[in-house]
Amino acid sequence: MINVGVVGSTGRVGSLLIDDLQSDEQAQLSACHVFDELKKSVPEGTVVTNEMKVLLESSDVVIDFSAPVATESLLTEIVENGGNKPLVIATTGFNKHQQNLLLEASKKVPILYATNMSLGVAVLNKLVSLASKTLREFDCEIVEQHHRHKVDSPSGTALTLAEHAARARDLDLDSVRVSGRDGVIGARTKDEIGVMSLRGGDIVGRHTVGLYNDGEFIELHHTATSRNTFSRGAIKAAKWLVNQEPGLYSINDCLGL
Ligand SMILES: NC(=O)C1=CN([C@@H]2O[C@H](COP(=O)(O)OP(=O)(O)OC[C@H]3O[C@@H](n4cnc5c(N)ncnc54)[C@H](OP(=O)(O)O)[C@@H]3O)[C@@H](O)[C@H]2O)C=CC1
Ligand SMILES: O=C(O)C1=N[C@H](C(=O)O)C[C@H](O)C1
Repeated sequence: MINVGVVGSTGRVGSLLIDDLQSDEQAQLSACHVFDELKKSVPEGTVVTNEMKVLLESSDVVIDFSAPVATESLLTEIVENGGNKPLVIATTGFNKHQQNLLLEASKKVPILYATNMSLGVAVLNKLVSLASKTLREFDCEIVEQHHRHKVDSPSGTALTLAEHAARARDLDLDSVRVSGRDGVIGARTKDEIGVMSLRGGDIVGRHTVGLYNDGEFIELHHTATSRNTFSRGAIKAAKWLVNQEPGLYSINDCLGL
């Protein structure tokens, strides 16, 4: 059995992850990191802690669906204090410092970082690379829709999709991304990639990548209808990651895409 530690265990996804682990045949919950308190029953013997060090020591692999500051303290435990367990990181909204910390930590332990744990989005990333390159003259615009509670914008998934679209055109995303239009801003520039956010209700997650030209357009949509798609994707990633060498991996590495 693979012992899994969870960061973000009180959260929308973390809580489902704990349930999914209870019915898994190869992985089980060993430890939960809590910021405050865990208002959920967990199997007897599960370590419940507010210390990342203890969480790491109690697990074969850690899955993180939390918040950037929480992930930062998990990564710091690896980089500065000798923590040594594989990490599946699903949290989004990192700043530059946190991104660098992720890279540093991946020199010491295997880390799979994916802004979206679904198979569908992994395939969508591939389709976007192909479409963006092949349809080089088309305007590329991305729209993401999420529930009213989501705190980061644009979504991590939308940014990853935009990275794929930009890279396929040899563009630097930071130079061409537009994430808001208001007022008399002038006509659209040729290379810009719009990445726009909509928030409302209980939308689990919907991403649309559009490629628009005169006379035709195509739109590629992915809709997550259940958060279990993410929690189960992360468990699959964790089972794969425990057998890998230190390094930074993507969900595509795990899925063989
Ligand atoms: N890669 C993927 O496939 C997916 C990624 N996500 C990402 O996962 C993250 C979590 O999403 P979601 O479950 O909806 O969010 P929630 O807000 O429901 O949960 C966040 C969790 O993080 C914990 N947390 C917040 N701050 C801290 C802190 N300082 N220290 C320790 N724990 C903390 C919260 O604890 P408490 O309850 O005590 O505040 C809670 O358990 C987001 O970044 C989201 O974008 C979400 C879905 C899919
Ligand atoms: O916060 C969410 O809910 C989600 N976050 C991830 C993101 O930022 O892309 C993945 C998914 O779309 C749900």
